[in-house]
Amino acid sequence: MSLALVCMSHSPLLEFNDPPAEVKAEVDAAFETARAFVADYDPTLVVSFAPDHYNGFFHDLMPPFCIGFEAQGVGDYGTAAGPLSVPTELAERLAGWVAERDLDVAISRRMEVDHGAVQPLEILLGGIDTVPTIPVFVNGVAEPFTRMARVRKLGEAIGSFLTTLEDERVLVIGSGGLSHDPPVPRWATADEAQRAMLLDGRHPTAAARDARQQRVIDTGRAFAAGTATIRDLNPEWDQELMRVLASGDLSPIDAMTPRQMAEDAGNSAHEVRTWVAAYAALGTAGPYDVASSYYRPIREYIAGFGVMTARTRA
Ligand SMILES: O=C(O)/C=C/c1cccc(O)c1O
Ligand SMILES: [Fe+2]
Repeated sequence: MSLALVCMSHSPLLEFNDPPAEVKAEVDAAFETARAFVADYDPTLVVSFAPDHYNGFFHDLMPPFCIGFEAQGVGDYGTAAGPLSVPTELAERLAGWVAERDLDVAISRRMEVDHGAVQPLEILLGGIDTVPTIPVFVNGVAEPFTRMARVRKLGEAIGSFLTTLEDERVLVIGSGGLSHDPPVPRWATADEAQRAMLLDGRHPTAAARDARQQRVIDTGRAFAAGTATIRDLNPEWDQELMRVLASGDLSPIDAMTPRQMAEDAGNSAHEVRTWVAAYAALGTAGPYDVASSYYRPIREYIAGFGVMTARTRA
């Protein structure tokens, strides 16, 4: 039983900010390569590991991981709103399998997902309901964070389930930055209004959503102009992590600590947890080969921007 993988940075600024034309062309080419990889594999099932940015999960109840039995896009930053095509019965079986392996994972029968989950589905598969998709939320913004070894174990548990699905061609997706520090509020430093949003800011008014998004768009522009105060991107950190993921031996990742990750690569570098889970899942099907790998630090997108495809060795 083989598996395929795409891991990619997402950025809601793809449609709002413009890097130099040659950089934009590179990113488009990397997406085209990934799309062709996916089309050639022709998946019958997708497992999407994605973070959330206080659109679906809030501090009123923040699990480290959650498997969606039903899910819908919230439509932030112009991404698709509405239901994903979730194979509920299969998602239920997956959650049971994971629970039996001593991992305590939340479930949701009404998961709401944002650009973190939706953007890769749109870019790679042309929409949020074109291929049956089980969404797996991996917390990448709210402290406290689980140890990285736990993320790897989650990926392995999910991968071991996927390898039992003889009749499926399963694509695992990991969505999120590499190094980046977008202005997503954090509880420890948030003011009163921000804390209200972080606590239970579901379904904001259009005006509130616009204001929040405009702040991020403006920060991306200021970052590119050299006037933003957010933490810089860290291409060395990003490329070393991509090297480890490609190597097939993920054990060095267990030593990464949340505090050091934030210090080295910004507060949203925790989104790489999705890549680790996805690669750990892929590894359960045996040795794998990276088919394509793109990287460029792109300040306009506030992202160490990477796109990787990989597949179980034939
Ligand atoms: O506005 C948000 O919630 C997040 C923005 C953002 C910006 C850049 C890279 C990312 O991964 C993001 O989620
Ligand atoms: Fe993000």
